[in-house]
Amino acid sequence: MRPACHARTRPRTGVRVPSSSSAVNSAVRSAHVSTARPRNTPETSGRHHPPKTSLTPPPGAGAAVRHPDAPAPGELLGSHYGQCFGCGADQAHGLHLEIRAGEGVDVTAEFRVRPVHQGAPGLAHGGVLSTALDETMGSLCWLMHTIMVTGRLETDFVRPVPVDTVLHLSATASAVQGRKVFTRATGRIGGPDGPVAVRAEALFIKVQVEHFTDHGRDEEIKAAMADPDQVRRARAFEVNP
Ligand SMILES: CCCCCCCCCCCC(=O)SCCNC(=O)CCNC(=O)[C@H](O)C(C)(C)COP(=O)(O)OP(=O)(O)OC[C@H]1O[C@@H](n2cnc3c(N)ncnc32)[C@H](O)[C@@H]1OP(=O)(O)O
Repeated sequence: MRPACHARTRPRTGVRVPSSSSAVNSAVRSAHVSTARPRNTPETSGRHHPPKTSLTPPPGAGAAVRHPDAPAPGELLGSHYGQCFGCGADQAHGLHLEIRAGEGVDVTAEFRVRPVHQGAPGLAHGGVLSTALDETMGSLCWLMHTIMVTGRLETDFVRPVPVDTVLHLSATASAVQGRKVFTRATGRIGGPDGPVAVRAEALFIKVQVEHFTDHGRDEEIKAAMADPDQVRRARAFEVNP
């Protein structure tokens, strides 16, 4: 993850990244979210979220809204970070997911299981399949123009997935409540309408760019500062007032 990185030394109320077309800095305004620091500190790491119901949108939740500047239906989203294990082209052992925008707040993707993804002999590792679902759901952020991270993810493994299988993934954002984005995804084999092999529900939490710049390792953050392509990708999440 290499978002707008020199924010590390700036106040948390604003993050600046270089313009993709000039050296002039431009403000990146993520969706309006709490500026509170993540509370997964040692003091609070024992906190308990309701396990099952937390993935079900509560009665007051609203519909997820497609951003007016979201990629057009069918458009390839591209990678948010070249080294991402899920979608990065530069990540040799990654999943190399190619994800396309849907018509609503939904996406589709394909993932070919390679030998490096095995768990049991000749079969995909379950954690890898969960990652494919996670990445596909995470990419819904492109459609909402919000930055979010996985808070909770639950996967059902319905059928084994052999090596060389193409997993046809689809994901949708079902509801939003405050910073919480409720999503679900399926992975089908044998074609986009084939039987479901894996499915998942997840709760994503909206964060600000500082989530990454504050917590990411310095060398990757610094590399992002020097990479105009990465800055351009981060700017794609800009939310205009
Ligand atoms: C630039 C390009 C980028 C592009 C980004 C694209 C990335 C895609 C990558 C794929 C996705 C990933 O793998 S992301 C990587 C894996 N995920 C992570 O590393 C996240 C690690 N966790 C954290 O940093 C933190 O726990 C957060 C940010 C998730 C939440 O901390 P926080 O900011 O302090 O918020 P907090 O107040 O605790 O929670 C806000 C609300 O969410 C609820 N909530 C929070 N966590 C949970 C949970 N696990 N289960 C149930 N509910 C939860 C709370 O009850 C609360 O509800 P209420 O009181 O409001 O009702």
